[in-house]
Amino acid sequence: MPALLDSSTSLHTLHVDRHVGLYRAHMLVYSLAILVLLYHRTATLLTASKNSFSSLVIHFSLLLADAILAFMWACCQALRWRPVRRREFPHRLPDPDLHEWPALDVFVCTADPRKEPPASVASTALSMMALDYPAHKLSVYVSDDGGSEVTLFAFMEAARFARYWLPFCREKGLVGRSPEAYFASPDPCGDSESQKMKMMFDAMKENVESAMDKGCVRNDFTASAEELQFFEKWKGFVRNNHPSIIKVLLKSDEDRDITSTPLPNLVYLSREKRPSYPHHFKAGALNVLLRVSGIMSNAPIVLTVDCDMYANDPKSPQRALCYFLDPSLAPKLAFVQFPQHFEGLNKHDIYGGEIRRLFRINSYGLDGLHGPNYVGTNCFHSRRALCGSSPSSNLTDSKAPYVGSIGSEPTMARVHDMAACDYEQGTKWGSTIGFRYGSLVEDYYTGFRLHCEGWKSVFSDPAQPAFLGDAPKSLHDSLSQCKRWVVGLFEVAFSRYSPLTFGTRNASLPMGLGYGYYAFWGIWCVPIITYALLPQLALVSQKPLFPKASEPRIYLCAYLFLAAYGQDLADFVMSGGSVARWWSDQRMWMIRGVTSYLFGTIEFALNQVGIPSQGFNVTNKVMEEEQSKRYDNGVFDFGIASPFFISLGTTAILSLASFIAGITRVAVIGIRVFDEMFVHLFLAGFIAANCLPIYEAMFFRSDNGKMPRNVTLTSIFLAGLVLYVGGFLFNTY
Ligand SMILES: O=c1ccn([C@@H]2O[C@H](COP(=O)(O)OP(=O)(O)O[C@H]3O[C@H](CO)[C@@H](O)[C@H](O)[C@H]3O)[C@@H](O)[C@H]2O)c(=O)[nH]1
Ligand SMILES: [Mn+2]
Repeated sequence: MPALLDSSTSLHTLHVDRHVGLYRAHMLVYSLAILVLLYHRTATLLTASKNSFSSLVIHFSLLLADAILAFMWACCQALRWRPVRRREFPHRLPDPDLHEWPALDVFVCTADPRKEPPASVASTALSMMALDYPAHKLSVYVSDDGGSEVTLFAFMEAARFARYWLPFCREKGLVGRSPEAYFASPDPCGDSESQKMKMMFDAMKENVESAMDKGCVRNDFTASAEELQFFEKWKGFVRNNHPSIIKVLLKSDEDRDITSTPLPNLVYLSREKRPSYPHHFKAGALNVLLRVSGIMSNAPIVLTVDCDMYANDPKSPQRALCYFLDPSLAPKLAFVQFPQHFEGLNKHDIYGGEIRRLFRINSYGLDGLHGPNYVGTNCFHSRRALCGSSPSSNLTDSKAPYVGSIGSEPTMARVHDMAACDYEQGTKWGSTIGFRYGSLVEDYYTGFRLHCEGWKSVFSDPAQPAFLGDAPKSLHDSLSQCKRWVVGLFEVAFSRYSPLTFGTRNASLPMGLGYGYYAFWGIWCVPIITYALLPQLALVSQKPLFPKASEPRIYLCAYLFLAAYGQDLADFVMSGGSVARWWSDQRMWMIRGVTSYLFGTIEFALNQVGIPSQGFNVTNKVMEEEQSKRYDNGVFDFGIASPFFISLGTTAILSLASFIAGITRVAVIGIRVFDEMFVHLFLAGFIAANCLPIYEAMFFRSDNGKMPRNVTLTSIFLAGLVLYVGGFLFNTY
């Protein structure tokens, strides 16, 4: 298709960020400033080490903290080297009636019916079935790692509801096609037809919810006799110990909606689980889906989505096709990633749930190198890339595997075999084929390995978010999620596939650094904790660690601090974020430093010495009403006695105490102290300002989301202890 290369007919364009010159100049200046700082730190350490052991400890900690900050800064520069933005022109695609579009298989994963309500999962699947794509080329597969009969029941209901819902979406031209999201939106269409649809959807939801309450599917539901018989399989069924269950719910060559238009295929699958076989969490589930769909529909393009990420633009597959149908790009293209956008975040996004840097800003940066990382959802993959071919292999030389009629007996026998838990033994699944095993962040790891094999990827970020999902709306959930990521990222960082070694060799230097920025995420805890403790202890003991306000060297400190924060703010705002959300984001960075990053690092270290942890703890997608009200009002939610909050409370109290002690001394002794301790006062004050919601939760709130009394008391006690020990340390400084 040479015509596609012509600029007026090209399917997509790419623009390099017009500020790259500025970024690179700043990179140079800032790196010099870092070198000067590290030189000073080293020189001080050398003289300090002669003074006393405590000086040695203190200055070594500071050097280590700054060296880690410098390392992370250096990795981050790869992401700023060449940020790009792309645009697609789906209207220029060849007509699907005249030109064959590749088929599309959609994978929806769910893992726990209590944390991921089956009716919502079904809603997500309905939004995928309603994608604007030829129905005979579209198949939706749902993997249920929760092994829940209620989830299957929800999908049976959804298959019935789809006959009405899909024509309704087409007729109304809906953009967001999840029924749950549509009927919850402030302005769903009010006409009688919409009301009828809503009633139908509510009835379906009620059926599913009451099945959920009962814990099983009984005769009093709408299911047919044949369907009910299917549920007999769940007798004596344990979640982590059961045979595979696969049911074809809709077949596109037989099933029609109420306007006689074909429906897409819909398949429910719960793979076999046995306690003695590792199941590799989500990566394992996706690999079963890859194999099973390879037999049933074998679409060359595979879309993976989390159960809470619904389609918010029915034309997103067309956008992906703009890349997959470009002959100059296609042979090496492994995936097209759309960002994770979240709905229902509160105004200032107090838990930084947007994760803008990770999901958007950095992706523009990686896209200018070999392509964005895979983030687990909203991603269109080339099946060829996942199935172990290499980018240099000929596009047509992959053998077409057996594809059977989707529900036929031989097909069903084959797919049951492929969903068995011993199927992968002795195969390359998880090592060089499919989604890769060995990390809790299977998405990051799989994308990274593909890039190392020479594959490329593309980031598409259209103005209308292609997918929308839920971010954790409780602080504890958000911190636990981040802790899981930290552990998973370390698993890659310290493996033989470390981005810094394997990545820089096999992908490229900047790609290796860019991936390294993520892999070593957890080590942020070292500088964050150092700066949350040492300057405060020094302030209380009146022993300055930093230059005086009147010394010229203060300019170096000021530049390093202000430029880093300023650039972070600029990136955030230029990518469309608000200043208030940036403030929340930087606060969450500090909060994670003393919680997720710290505990994730500890958990990883314990795993290394053979102490196992809980693995993939699925993020909760349901919330109590009172809790969500607090969230909507932007009020921090503590409420439970978690080690996270003790660590957080201790550092918050420490900064407040030292700030008060410092200010009091300035008031009593005078401006000389201010000059001498300026940096310390600033740091303690800055952290305390960030901690205002924590103090409020500790001392001024009485609702259920307040800091539990015993957490507050423990934090005060621990802060006291740290001050006491710090007193000794600085006494001999
Ligand atoms: O054993 C498991 C565990 C999880 N999941 C599914 O994986 C998805 C993501 O799980 P969630 O608990 O929502 O994790 P998050 O941390 O919110 O997810 C982010 O991080 C994960 C890696 O840690 C990626 O897989 C996700 O795509 C990415 O959105 C959900 O649909 C789950 O149902 C499974 O299918 N099997
Ligand atoms: Mn999630």
